[in-house]
Amino acid sequence: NLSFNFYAASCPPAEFMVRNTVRSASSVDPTVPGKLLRLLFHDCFVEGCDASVLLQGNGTERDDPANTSLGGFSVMDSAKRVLEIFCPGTVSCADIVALAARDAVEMAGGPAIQIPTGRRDGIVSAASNVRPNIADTIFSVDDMKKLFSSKGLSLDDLVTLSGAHTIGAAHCSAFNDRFQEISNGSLTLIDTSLNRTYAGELMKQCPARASPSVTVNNDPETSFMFDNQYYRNLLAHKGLFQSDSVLLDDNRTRKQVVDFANNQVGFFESWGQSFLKLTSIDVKTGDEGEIRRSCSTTNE
Ligand code: HEM
Ligand SMILES: [Ca+2]
Ligand SMILES: [Ca+2]
Repeated sequence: NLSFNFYAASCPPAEFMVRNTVRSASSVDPTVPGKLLRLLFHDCFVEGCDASVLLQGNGTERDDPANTSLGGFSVMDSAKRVLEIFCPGTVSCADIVALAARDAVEMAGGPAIQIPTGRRDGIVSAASNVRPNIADTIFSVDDMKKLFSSKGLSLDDLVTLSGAHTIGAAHCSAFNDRFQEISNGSLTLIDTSLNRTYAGELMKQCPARASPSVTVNNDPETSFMFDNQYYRNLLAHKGLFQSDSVLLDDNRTRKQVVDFANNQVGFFESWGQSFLKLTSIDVKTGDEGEIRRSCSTTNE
């Protein structure tokens, strides 16, 4: 089982070292917190929270197109490098992923959360496992409910954890199915659940022939602040992904969206609980898996 302060005896400064690495990386590059938070989601939903998402090579999770826009790998490597100097072979990459995401949220202004540690690193990482376990933006509330419940997460957890989209950014391809090209380079809105002014801004930032590297902030108002603005955006019909907008349109999720839009404290409290569940999905403990020496390869 996981436990609080798992490294108290074996590596007392472990959490402090991860935090410092996240802090210095975020101060150089403000896009780091969003990347670290999404990395955790994509790790925990595929093979559990076991750092399978960090393994490099042909046919690994990182190799799947759904994961090519992930980032934050170099932050994981720096944290691991420091930890291997002070506590060789002791701190798992899986714990580093979870702790770094936790710290990223706090550094962006979100709630401070204590999370248990003791996760072990997985050996398996297969690209074919990614698509069946990661939500797509075209998912309905039912699709997402099914996926989340297969991970032990509820509809409440879905609404709460979607609040992660209060920070970070997205590539145009992640939402341009909400528009349609009508003539050379000119777009029109086909998804009427979107605010027209907001849709106009998005079409300007992501014209039909936009470079594939262009990104747009998930939260048009406070993109670097972890706050409840995501839910306010939903009420204003400014959810970036279709999978965000549907949370307002569905009777089962609307009330919680309205509550969080009006009550940041309530959102932060729920976040703490749902984040704890997210970071505990299918964890490997005891003598399962291994403690990797390098986060991008298994020890063999
Ligand atoms: C439930 C359904 C979800 C869908 C369909 C979804 C989809 C997406 C997509 C398409 C992107 C843009 C990726 C890109 O183009 O670079 C994105 C970004 C992001 N997602 Fe989600 N997501 C979901 C849930 C979550 C959850 C549960 C979390 C974390 C708890 C999360 C955290 C993030 C973050 C932080 C970003 C910004 C990444 C960055 O700045 O690089 N998402 N999501
Ligand atoms: Ca994993
Ligand atoms: Ca925000």
